[in-house]
Amino acid sequence: MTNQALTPEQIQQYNQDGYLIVKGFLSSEEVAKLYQVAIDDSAVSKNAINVNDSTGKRSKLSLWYKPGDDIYGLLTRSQQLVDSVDQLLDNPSANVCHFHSKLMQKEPRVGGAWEWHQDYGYWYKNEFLLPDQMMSVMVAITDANEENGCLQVIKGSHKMGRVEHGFSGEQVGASQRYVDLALKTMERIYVELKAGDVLFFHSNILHRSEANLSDKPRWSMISCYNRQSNIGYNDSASSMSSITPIDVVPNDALLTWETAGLAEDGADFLAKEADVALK
Ligand SMILES: O=C(O)CCC(=O)C(=O)O
Ligand SMILES: [Fe+2]
Repeated sequence: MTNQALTPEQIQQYNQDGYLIVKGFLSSEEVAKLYQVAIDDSAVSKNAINVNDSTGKRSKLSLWYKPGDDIYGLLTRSQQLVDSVDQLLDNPSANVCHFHSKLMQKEPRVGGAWEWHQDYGYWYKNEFLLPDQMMSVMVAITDANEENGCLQVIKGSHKMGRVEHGFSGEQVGASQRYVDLALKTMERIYVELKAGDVLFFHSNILHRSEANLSDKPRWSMISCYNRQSNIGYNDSASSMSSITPIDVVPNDALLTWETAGLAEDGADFLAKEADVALK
């Protein structure tokens, strides 16, 4: 893991564009361990939820609220990741908390598309009031590129504020009218990442991804962070992890600590039926 604070230029870039890519955030050894666990850990596959896109292509995701002592929990709780998030979220006087994390598995030729949306389009339904205090962090576990359905963002669209969302097939999507209008003046970026790169993105940035039509998987972990000062009044997660300060661990924990499996009783996995806004 890198061991550096974000620079003022990086912070400014995040505020301006609504996203920031940090290349080589994780070492290849760290990535290899994450990949292996995603394949081996039965809690991940047992708790996987299938989400269909509008054409019936299926994405697999596992979502949990409480970051534990498994390798994904240690990554989410690592000093480097939490400090970076702390530098980017509004209201530095409040602690950084973990809302939820998900492992996104887009299998070759199977993994489906995600409609244009803002993550805050969902989280607003959980009655969080302050979008500048929420963000998502995508960690590439495999390379992600245009061929295997990498994330696309509309640069600067976080400045539009929240856009209306409605159901589109099984997914919740942003108003097409507002997406079309945004694309008249704002640039669509294909966020191509190498395994180990990290993307920080604002809760109000419009993003989507295409189905994976290639013969390579596209796997990533997305961790979503919140400030303790931003209460989700309708946050259904029993653990209230979204307003519980993160128990931060040293960066080397990922490689040096004895890790548990993604504990099924501890991690508080999402069952699809349980959630207000799908996630
Ligand atoms: O992994 C992707 O392609 C997008 C997923 C996403 O945006 C989400 O789950 O909120
Ligand atoms: Fe999203």
